[in-house]
Amino acid sequence: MTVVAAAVVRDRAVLAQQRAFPAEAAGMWEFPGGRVEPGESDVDALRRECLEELGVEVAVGELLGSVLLPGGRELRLYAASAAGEPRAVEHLGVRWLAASELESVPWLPADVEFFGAVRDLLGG
Ligand SMILES: Nc1nc2c([nH]c(=O)n2[C@H]2C[C@H](O)[C@@H](COP(=O)(O)OP(=O)(O)OP(=O)(O)O)O2)c(=O)[nH]1
Repeated sequence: MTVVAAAVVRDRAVLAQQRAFPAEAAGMWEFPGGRVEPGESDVDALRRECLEELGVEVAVGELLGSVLLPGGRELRLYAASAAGEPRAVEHLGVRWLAASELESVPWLPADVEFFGAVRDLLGG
């Protein structure tokens, strides 16, 4: 099973969202995204999840990397851009983080593996 996530970039900052649930992940930050449903492409799944979570359409770009999650699921991160102003629909909040601010919030542990690729995407 695959989980896809989007590094939504604007003005040299990436969008992070703060989880509301489950309890063990509440308050932690992540990239928008979720499970790829049967019959969906990664891009379809990301567009659906971003619309549900952020209320905006996204354009999905290159694959930035992938990591294995506990339990054997693969998490794939794609570059993306948003067509409007993202808002927290089902999360506690959203923030735009510059490269130097990435480590200022507590991320889901697997996401830290992507920091190098995200810094490159943000230009430092
Ligand atoms: N969306 C998202 N999930 C992540 C990230 N990092 C990370 O470890 N995960 C994990 C947390 C979850 O175990 C899984 C996907 O969770 P999710 O809650 O977004 O997925 P979902 O809504 O489609 O499905 P569900 O598993 O909650 O029913 O991937 C990330 O940056 N974004």
